[in-house]
Amino acid sequence: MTTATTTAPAIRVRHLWHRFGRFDVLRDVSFDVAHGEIFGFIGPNGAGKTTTIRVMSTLLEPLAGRVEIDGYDVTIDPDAVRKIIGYMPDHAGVYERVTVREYLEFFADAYRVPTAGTSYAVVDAVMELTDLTKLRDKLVATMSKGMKQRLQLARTLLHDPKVLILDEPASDLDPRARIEIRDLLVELRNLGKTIFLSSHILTELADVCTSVAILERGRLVVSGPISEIARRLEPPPAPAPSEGAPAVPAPSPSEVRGSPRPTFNAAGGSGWGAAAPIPTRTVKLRVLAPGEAVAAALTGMPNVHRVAPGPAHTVLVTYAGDDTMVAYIVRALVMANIGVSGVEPERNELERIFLEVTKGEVQ
Ligand SMILES: Nc1ncnc2c1ncn2[C@@H]1O[C@H](COP(=O)(O)OP(=O)(O)OP(=O)(O)O)[C@@H](O)[C@H]1O
Repeated sequence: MTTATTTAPAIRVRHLWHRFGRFDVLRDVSFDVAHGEIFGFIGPNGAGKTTTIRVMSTLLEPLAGRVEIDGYDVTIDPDAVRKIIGYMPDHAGVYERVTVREYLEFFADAYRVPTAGTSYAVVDAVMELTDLTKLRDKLVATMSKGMKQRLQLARTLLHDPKVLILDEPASDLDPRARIEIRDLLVELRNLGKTIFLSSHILTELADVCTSVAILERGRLVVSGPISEIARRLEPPPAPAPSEGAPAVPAPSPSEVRGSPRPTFNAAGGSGWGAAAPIPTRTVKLRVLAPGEAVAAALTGMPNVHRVAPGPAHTVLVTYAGDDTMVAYIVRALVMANIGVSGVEPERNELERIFLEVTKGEVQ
């Protein structure tokens, strides 16, 4: 019997190993999930996400290592863990020949949730929360995939778990159903739940997760708050252009990263083809002028490496530096009488992190 302490993280994974046959599918995986997080567990197919989740959910004994949920060890105290987790497996089936309400009442009984006789107030509350009240008398078999997924999520909430462990909750869903599930997860987080969810689709997580762990071939590549990881991967700050003089001599060829992408023919842009010593980022600008004008305005600005056409009438500016550099770029454009109506990273933070820390290996 383990004792949960209030200081324990919601989930603690330490030196987790697992092997199927002679194949190591988890190799020394360690990370923490703080209370109240929406935590994304990301990795390509076969990386070991489901295996980790099955250990967390007390369904699989690890070969070595330790997993605790709210301080309870999953191997030593599985019953305590089961009371505090709500686990939704990937591709789980639902009973089809019952109504939504009957389905939830069945699981409320199975979980021994107090139901106040036959009133099943808890089922009403969960249907309300998951927006299933209108569908209460609908036959499960006739529901859409998104609604069935929502029903499964409702099922995991019946015993009011503190920690939700959801394996690919948005896979196979259309964009609308995905957005609806995502909104529901945010609502659940606001109710104080910790949510751990896995995915191999980055974009379905980027908006909701506060922290992530990235797994590749059974090994943890990186974990922690997205903002902190992004900061760690940040290129060194670029020297700021001097006040009032945003356009200064062009970067030397050795400062410039080559690109197969077409670039605007900017004066001073010769030599755009050598390798860069400092990491670069790209910002997507929506501007009220032709791309050539942007290229001309930014020509010679230190650490601006490339100006190229972007999607949907945007301009992609590649630079070395942090957000301060973006501010300098925008200022240079405004000073050249070019209106800037939008500024966004070419990739969102999570995509950038993922591409930077993974090698694209699968097992
Ligand atoms: N019961 C099992 N017996 C043998 N090998 C298994 C078993 N379960 C999983 N594996 C293998 O372990 C590796 C990790 O599988 P796992 O399902 O944990 O990955 P995953 O990251 O969840 O992938 P996906 O995104 O495809 O679900 C894979 O190579 C898989 O084939």
